[in-house]
Amino acid sequence: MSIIIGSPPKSETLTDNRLFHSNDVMLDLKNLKKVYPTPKGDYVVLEDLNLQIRKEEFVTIIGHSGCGKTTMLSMIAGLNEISGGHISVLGKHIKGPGPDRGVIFQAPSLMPWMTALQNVLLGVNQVFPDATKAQRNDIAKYYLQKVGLEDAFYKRASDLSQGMQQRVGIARAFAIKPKVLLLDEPFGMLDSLTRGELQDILIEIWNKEKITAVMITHDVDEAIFLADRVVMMTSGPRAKIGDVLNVDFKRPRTRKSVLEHDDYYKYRKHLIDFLEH
Ligand SMILES: Nc1ncnc2c1ncn2[C@@H]1O[C@H](COP(=O)(O)OP(=O)(O)OP(=O)(O)O)[C@@H](O)[C@H]1O
Repeated sequence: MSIIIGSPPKSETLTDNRLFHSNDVMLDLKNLKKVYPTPKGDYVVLEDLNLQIRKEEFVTIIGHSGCGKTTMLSMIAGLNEISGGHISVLGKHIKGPGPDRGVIFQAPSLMPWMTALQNVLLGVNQVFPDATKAQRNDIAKYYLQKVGLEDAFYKRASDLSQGMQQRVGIARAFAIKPKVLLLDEPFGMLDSLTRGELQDILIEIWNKEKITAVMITHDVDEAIFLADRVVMMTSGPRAKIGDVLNVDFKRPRTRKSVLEHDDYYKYRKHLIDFLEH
């Protein structure tokens, strides 16, 4: 049973992390299981993992290295086979990847010889085949502008800094207008200044687009700053959801307002205590 601090969710509490009314739920992970075959036999990474995520919610995921965070996220993305249980988006079981789910990885893996604009257009062209070329260009440029790359539309990806490449990755993910955005440690390789800037950009676009976001991070402060809820995974094998923290800070948030909030250190301690035990 998960322990929840902060105010409880408004809807009724069901058992086992199944907290919300079905109309509110965007993502539903039910009795999720993942087994990797290994030379030494089957390795059960995740078992009986239950989690519901609401529409327009921002959830961060923390847990020890190797517990299965990326495994879970890649299963939601449809890039990793499900061994047991199911995942549904708006009540429909997923069967593979789809444009309803956008992914941002730690390294944006752009086509290095293509421009920033061409990289974003790759996804846009696939998802909006019926739009005119001008409309598709407008969508790609709009999101590049949103991430502060209005002067870099025609720069080759290989000529962009790591931070700028990740901005393209963010623009690319939002430009396909997904229902769910999945982020796997997207700022893990960036310096703290760039990290802070991109967190602000991410939250601004997320807030405007009203989509659901699920983000893995190793950074407790980032987890609190961005999230409506921080989901803590137990250590593997057979990892599951160990605990959930509701972050009751008003939005829009600033780093200063979050740091000065009376509950901030209580939240932080709660997460660190979970990770240390
Ligand atoms: N394809 C695979 N075959 C076998 N084992 C795998 C495979 N992919 C991952 N694993 C193992 O499954 C476990 C979970 O890996 P995963 O990458 O999901 O963890 P993680 O929590 O995201 O780790 P980190 O925080 O270090 O990124 C690890 O023990 C890993 O070695």
